[in-house]
Amino acid sequence: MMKSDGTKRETPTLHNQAEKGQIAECVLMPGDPQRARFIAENYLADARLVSEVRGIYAYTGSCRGRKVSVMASGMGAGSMGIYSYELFQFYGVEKIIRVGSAGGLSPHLALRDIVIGTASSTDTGYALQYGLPGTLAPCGDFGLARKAFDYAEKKGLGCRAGMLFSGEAFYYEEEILRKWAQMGALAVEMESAALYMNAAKTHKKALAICTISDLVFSGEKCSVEERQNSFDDMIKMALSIIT
Ligand SMILES: O=P(O)(O)O[C@H]1O[C@H](CO)[C@@H](O)[C@H]1O
Ligand SMILES: O=c1cc[nH]c(=O)[nH]1
Repeated sequence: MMKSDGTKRETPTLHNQAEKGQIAECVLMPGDPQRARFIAENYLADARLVSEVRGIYAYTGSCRGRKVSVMASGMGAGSMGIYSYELFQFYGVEKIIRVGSAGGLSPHLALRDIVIGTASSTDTGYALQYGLPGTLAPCGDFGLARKAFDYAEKKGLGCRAGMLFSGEAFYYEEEILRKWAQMGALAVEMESAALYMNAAKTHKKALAICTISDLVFSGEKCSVEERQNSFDDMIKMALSIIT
């Protein structure tokens, strides 16, 4: 994109029509655009839609006097990769909290429990772009994770902190997910690894917190409507650690 004086500018981007100052330093990122709208309408004061390119809604408002944005990531590493990279690199965003849903792999989890992703293993090739001479370990920010865990303890929430498996696919053969469960993955989702890698690359902070929407090995699940419109404990937790 070119400014009127002919110099190059980075915002708006191909994927985000907001101007730089229209996005807050802290962003909540659900995968689902409808969840982004739900959060904006129910938790932010004076929320304004600042981008809707490709139906990926981004809103900016405030919470407890602090400017906060909420923007959907879409599904998968590629989609999260684009939006979070642009937020960190071009919009001056310092912290992104993924507020996602995930499938429970650990027998210690129940529906609607929250998992704080301190680490994120993946089968995606997202790290290949860095040409590293080894295997990168994508990690959530420790300070944010500690605040999130303290919040859960204070509120008495069902919550565990540990490894997520951030998959390329949604429909896995069960034996694959059993192997990840045996290696200690608490839950499966699809975006935390790309988010953590972009945070590492840009020296910013990120954390994925996920509500368990289904239990992979028993088949129990929350309804589509609940996945879209609820998960209030997780949203309050995310807002508490950035405001
Ligand atoms: O509910 P969200 O945040 O989209 O997260 C999970 O749900 C989607 C799959 O249904 C994937 O994006 C997965 O990571
Ligand atoms: O990626 C995901 C998200 C929720 N539930 C799953 O089983 N997988």
